[in-house]
Amino acid sequence: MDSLLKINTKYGFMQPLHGVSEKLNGLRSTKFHKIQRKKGGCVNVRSSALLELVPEAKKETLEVELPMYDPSRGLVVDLAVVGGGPAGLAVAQQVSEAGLSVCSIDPSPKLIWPNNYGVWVDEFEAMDLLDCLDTTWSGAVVFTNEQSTKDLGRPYGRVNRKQLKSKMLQKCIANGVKFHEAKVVKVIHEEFKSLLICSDGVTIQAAIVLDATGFSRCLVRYDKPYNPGYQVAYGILAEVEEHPFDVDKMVFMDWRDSHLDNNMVLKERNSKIPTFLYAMPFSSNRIFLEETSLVARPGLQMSDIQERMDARLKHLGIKVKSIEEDEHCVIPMGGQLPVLPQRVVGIGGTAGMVHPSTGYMVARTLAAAPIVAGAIVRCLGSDGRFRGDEISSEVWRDLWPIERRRQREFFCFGMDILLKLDLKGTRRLFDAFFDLEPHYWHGFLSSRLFLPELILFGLSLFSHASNASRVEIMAKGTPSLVNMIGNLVKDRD
Ligand SMILES: CC(C)=CCC/C(C)=C/C=C/C(C)=C/C=C/C(C)=C/C=C/C=C(C)/C=C/C=C(C)/C=C/C=C(\C)CCC=C(C)C
Repeated sequence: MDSLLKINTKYGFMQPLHGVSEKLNGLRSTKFHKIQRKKGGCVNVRSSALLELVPEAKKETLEVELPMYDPSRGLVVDLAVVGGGPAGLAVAQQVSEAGLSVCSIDPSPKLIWPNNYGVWVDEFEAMDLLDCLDTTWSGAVVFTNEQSTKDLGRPYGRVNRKQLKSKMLQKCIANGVKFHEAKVVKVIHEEFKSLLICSDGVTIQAAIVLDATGFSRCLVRYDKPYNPGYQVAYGILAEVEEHPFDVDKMVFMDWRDSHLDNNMVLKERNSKIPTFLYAMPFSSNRIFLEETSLVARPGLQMSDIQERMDARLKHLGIKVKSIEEDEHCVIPMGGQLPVLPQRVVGIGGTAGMVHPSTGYMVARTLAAAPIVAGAIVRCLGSDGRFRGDEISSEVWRDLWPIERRRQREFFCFGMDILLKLDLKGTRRLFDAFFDLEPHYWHGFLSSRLFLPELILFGLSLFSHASNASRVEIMAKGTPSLVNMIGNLVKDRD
């Protein structure tokens, strides 16, 4: 899940990442945290209110010397990558590895990414990135309700953002990538090159431009109304007196709601649009806790999520002693793909790559980086002189081939169903989902199933579902199913 429209207090409260400036359905919390500083940057515990423990905002940067782009030379680079998140750096690294010239443009290229990325270990193993996980759990657990717990025997890990970014930057530096510290404000296209006008007045010329700016959708164009669902989450990395979770397993989803028994207003709200707890226990007294709304339209208010989290932690007997960092996430899910093809190429959030049913993106994007890089190298590294729009057509075709577009259509269908389910319906769906053969649920979450298998997945889920769930899926899902079939028929290569 990278390049999130993530609002993180570490970087100044309510400062969206990657230049995102749009206001999202009034999602922004109006509540400002009280900050209590203590020597050494930690916080004092003065009251039991969770939000009073939020630490001071600090920006963490990497100690690295970046070779800077020299505008006075007026060179036309092969590739300009706008945005220095995982997706952008991965492509910069791979294109430069093939000997092409690359300029990476980002307003804060040394800043450590603020996002707490979680991934399935097998996804990172397949990309030879195991050294970029700082903690792994041998499995995960899902609480669908007070009585039912599912043990997922699939190892999970937390990404070491510092290590991942350092590793990518080091490789970029070794391959000769140049960096420019600015925002891109405008792009002008000519037949064989594009001109990027930056916020500091510098113009960078490039044969091809990659927009990796996340949800700011800085340069990539959309031509259809944008109506995504929103995943909204509030998370804290905290020192606690104790917590009730097994440190060998991460808590993937906790849908229990008994913590709201004494607050019928909250309980009622939660039964209509439910939130769950996602937790990574690092030790018996250090834990990452995130209250999450999987998807809603419009998205839940951050203050609502925080209130639910507060009630949950009290009920679980989790006394927070101090908070190392907190995060506010707002992730648009689903919605229309950008115009395909178009002159600027994209990757990550800007290119519609968030999983519409889960909100995950980091592993899928990192896995797509070689595809984007491969297409760029194929065109620019060959003898033939490709025009700019010919190159970008090739890249978009490889990034969103028909199978991937169909897969996404199915995931959007899944999201549409999730949007219509209340707490009871959500529990029933996940009861069936996690009872599926691992091949199906692993494949669904990791975008490894394509349409023929997704149909089998759907049928299998239907056969595992309770009668109530089947009736609900058919009653609430039929319009979305018809819509999906219509879109699949319309979108033929
Ligand atoms: C970034 C950060 C740090 C953070 C953020 C926040 C968070 C923590 C997040 C988290 C998240 C999560 C955990 C997520 C998860 C998700 C999931 C699991 C999901 C899943 C989903 C599923 C689904 C949607 C499913 C669906 C299904 C269906 C739709 C089916 C149907 C069936 C039928 C209708 C039958 C027949 C059909 C055919 C054949 C098509």
